[in-house]
Amino acid sequence: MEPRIRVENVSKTFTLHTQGGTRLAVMAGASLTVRPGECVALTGPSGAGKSTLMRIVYGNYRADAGSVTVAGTEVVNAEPRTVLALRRHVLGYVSQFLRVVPRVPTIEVVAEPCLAVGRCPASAEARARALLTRLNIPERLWGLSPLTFSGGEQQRVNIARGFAHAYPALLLDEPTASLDAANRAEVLRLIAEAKADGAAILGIFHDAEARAAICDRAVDVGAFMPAAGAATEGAG
Ligand SMILES: Nc1ncnc2c1ncn2[C@@H]1O[C@H](COP(=O)(O)OP(=O)(O)OP(=O)(O)O)[C@@H](O)[C@H]1O
Repeated sequence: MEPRIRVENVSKTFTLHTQGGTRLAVMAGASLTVRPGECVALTGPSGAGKSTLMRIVYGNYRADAGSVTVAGTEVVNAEPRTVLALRRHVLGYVSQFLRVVPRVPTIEVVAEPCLAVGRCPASAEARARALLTRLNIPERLWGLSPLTFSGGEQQRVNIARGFAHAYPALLLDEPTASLDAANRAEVLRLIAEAKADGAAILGIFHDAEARAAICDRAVDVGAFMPAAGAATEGAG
């Protein structure tokens, strides 16, 4: 089966404009693939570039060289509208923190990705209700904005939103961090269901048990760190 996420020879150097234009080479020759139904973990020491690579795949950071394709769409140097369409229909991202518009009720926050892909309101809301129930968000909170929720509640709303639409490709940044055992098990079930539906999943899982339970293999991002000495180039 063709990979659904393909990263080929990606390199990234940050230019620190506020620090004399210092250039920091953080990644060179990064390559990986994720096939439909597969869950691949990004591993490697702190600072190796796991988050950076996820952001490059999502189109938040631009790679300096190389190629990233998601379901055949090139992400590096893509037009913003191409990236937005990809994110709406194909590529989901469960980040560590919930970012929402103030005053929008939780049920709408979770239903929104389904509405955005044209699902009817009743079915989008049914999906949102089912996910909020599974993730143990009490129904009395569904009509309120999640902005005042506890950290753990916000994280579960974020996960519910991320899994509402059955994205063909999914990026997960620490989806089980700081969840209690029951909710953690539920999130692992959601990931397993997405895999069974054919989603290609790329994730960062510091939770080693979760990684062992759900990931088919790991890619060590440490292998893509530029050689020592190349890490900091001169200003310019
Ligand atoms: N926006 C940025 N500007 C400048 N440097 C950055 C930026 N984002 C990341 N870096 C640098 O890139 C390197 C990789 O960072 P990254 O956050 O991707 O690592 P990580 O493997 O996810 O680490 P951790 O496990 O600690 O979260 C670090 O040296 C970091 O300082």
